[in-house]
Amino acid sequence: MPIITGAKVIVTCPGRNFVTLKIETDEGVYGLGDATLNGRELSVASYLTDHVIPCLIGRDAHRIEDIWQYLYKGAYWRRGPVTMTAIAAVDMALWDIKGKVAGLPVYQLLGGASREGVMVYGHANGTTVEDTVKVALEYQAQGYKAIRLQCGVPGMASTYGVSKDKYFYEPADADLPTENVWNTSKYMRVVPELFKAAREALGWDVHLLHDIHHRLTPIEAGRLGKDLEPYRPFWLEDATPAENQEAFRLIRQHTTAPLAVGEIFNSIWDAKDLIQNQLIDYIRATVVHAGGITHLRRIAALADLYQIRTGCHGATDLSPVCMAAALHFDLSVPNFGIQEYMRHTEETDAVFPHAYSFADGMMHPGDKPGLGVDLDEELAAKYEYKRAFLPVNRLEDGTMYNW
Ligand SMILES: O=C(O)[C@@H](O)[C@@H](O)[C@H](O)[C@H](O)CO
Ligand SMILES: [Mg+2]
Repeated sequence: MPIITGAKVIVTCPGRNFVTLKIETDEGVYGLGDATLNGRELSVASYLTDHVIPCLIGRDAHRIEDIWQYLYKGAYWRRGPVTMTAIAAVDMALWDIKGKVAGLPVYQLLGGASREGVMVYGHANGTTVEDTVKVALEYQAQGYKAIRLQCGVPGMASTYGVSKDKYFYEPADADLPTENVWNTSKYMRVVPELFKAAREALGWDVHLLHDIHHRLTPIEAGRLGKDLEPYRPFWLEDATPAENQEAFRLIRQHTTAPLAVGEIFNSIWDAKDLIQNQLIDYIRATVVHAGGITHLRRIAALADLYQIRTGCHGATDLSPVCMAAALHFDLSVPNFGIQEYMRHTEETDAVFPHAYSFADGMMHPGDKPGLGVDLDEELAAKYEYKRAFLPVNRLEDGTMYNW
């Protein structure tokens, strides 16, 4: 059995910050885990270095479940994004080691492939409806079967999800938080126009998604859902903040538009009531922020009882290590829905060489043993950490609002 002999945290910034845990064993096999928490990266780096790694040395790397329980119950201060991201990184690295020792890709250890490939969605965004539809047509031409639509709001200087350079949307854009301004009624007027124009241009054989990004009240979300029903959205994401899981019942009472939530969830407890009351259709929790592959399988198993499918978060601030782990999970999980795929930059891909691939709207993790992703430490060392914050959001009268 491979004994953990050491572990280290590698922080690198090839255009944006990534935190990676590398666990080494006495058999010379090592594993990688993504530990990136956008805008709070160093808190997870410290949690791992100062509070987790000392407890790992000398343990049997094959004991993934026992180590998971040790780090979860042993923390005493359970749950939360920092703790669960740190646990996720350890979990991913241990699955990577187990696969490498077994000579199998991780999805084979999770029960094997349940499908030929993983359907992904890309991000089409633009300042106007026309710009956004034009980019969506480019994604359709590249073979994407699912496309997320985000456009600017007339009269608003900026809004979530619309980037200057179209393809590489990076929200952590400044040394201190950028201040965005928001107007719900202007937003609620433009989104139905966007979906109408997109359906006219792209037709009905492509899934169209939208991320509300926590900005509506439940009744506003119900109204927007109703307005979009004629255009058959694949899902409306983060319709309203989900601390109050019950709030989604109000949305459900007004619209059949499918609901997705959970990219900021970090444990099954964040989603339990949403799932058991069938208040959502897709759970967006990710490998890197929800306790790793081990815990995400538990969330997916509960969701499966209620015909809720997975729709894992996959933005550029989740590293290629997380992407690789997510694809192994996606290929195997029975109630798979869709996987978000925001391409990383070439700089990032060079630091994290990987076996996963994209073709015709689908992805596959590859068949290399373990997760099939590596980290070029020499290259990573060239990219110093650079503090970057996510934006904040205010209403036009200055009231702090959800971002
Ligand atoms: O659905 C999404 O991809 C977004 O919600 C993300 O871009 C999110 O804003 C970032 O991951 C936050 O770091
Ligand atoms: Mg989102």
